[in-house]
Amino acid sequence: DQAKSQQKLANVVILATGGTIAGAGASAANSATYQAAKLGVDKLIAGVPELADLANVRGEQVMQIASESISNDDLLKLGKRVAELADSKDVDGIVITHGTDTLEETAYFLNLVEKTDKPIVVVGSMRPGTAMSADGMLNLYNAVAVASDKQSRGKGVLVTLNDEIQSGRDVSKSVNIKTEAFKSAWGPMGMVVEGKSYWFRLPAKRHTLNSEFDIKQISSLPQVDIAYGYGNVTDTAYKALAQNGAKALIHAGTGNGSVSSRVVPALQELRKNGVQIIRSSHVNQGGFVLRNAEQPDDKNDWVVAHDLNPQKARILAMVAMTKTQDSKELQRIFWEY
Ligand SMILES: NC(=O)CC[C@H](N)C(=O)O
Repeated sequence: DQAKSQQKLANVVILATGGTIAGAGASAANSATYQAAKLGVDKLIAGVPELADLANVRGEQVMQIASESISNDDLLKLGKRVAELADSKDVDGIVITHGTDTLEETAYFLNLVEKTDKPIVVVGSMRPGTAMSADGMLNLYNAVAVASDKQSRGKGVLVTLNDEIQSGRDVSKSVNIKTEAFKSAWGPMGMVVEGKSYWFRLPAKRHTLNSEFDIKQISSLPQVDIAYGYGNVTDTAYKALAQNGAKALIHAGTGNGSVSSRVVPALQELRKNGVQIIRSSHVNQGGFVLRNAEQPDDKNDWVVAHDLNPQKARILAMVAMTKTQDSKELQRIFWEY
């Protein structure tokens, strides 16, 4: 009987990468002071016995780090393992446990390069499992619920925190400390309550099966860096990053992605020397940068990131530049993804 009911359940693989969801503090009062990436995936799974009611779950430790230290090579390693599992007939869904600091980058990366309609759910937590009101257990339970649900197929890479199902493209860590940290300018796609998903929206942008990018064809990612706009800014950081080998620079601009008059000449010069210049906005609740507004992008041959925040713009630029060095193609890609 047990064997029969196990057969009916979906097979979900949990790929663990570290973060606070695998963190541990000295006392239950330590909600913010703790070490990330301490617990192994087997302990995470053992900590939520109710996962067995949702799916046949098994775990793999892909890495064990705090997510601010994730490298491009780590992204490729994780992406390639996800693709292998997605190709496997006995895998129905994949959950990735991840630190929250760069969770939005990894989720967007996978959303662009994984050629599958199987659910891929990235999950983290804001408090370590040792803290009072730890959120990791429920977030993981919700992630496995979403990953084992056939309704989650074909919706792009998903993120589950705070009872919400968010699009991996849109969601961003918008607040720290608080458990309602992950928000999207365009709203969540759904809710997950007591192990059941409730859907309200679909993503409009290209992703996964409908993407022109494929992790299996990517062996390295180009260097793309970010420099920040603010009052009294100089062009030092932009020039230094380019000198250090950046193939594209993301301008984390003020407001509409505006660029200080003290930085414009350096960016025009860098573009002439082959560096792609991509204007985004660092406003907190979701930027919206349009071509030729604030700056003459046609004349400068620059690209705009539209609604992508600087860190997501970096991900898309890296992926796009594995295929093209043409600024018009790059701009097309920034509109479509
Ligand atoms: N809440 C978290 O997961 C943050 C912990 C750590 N800085 C990380 O991103 O891995």
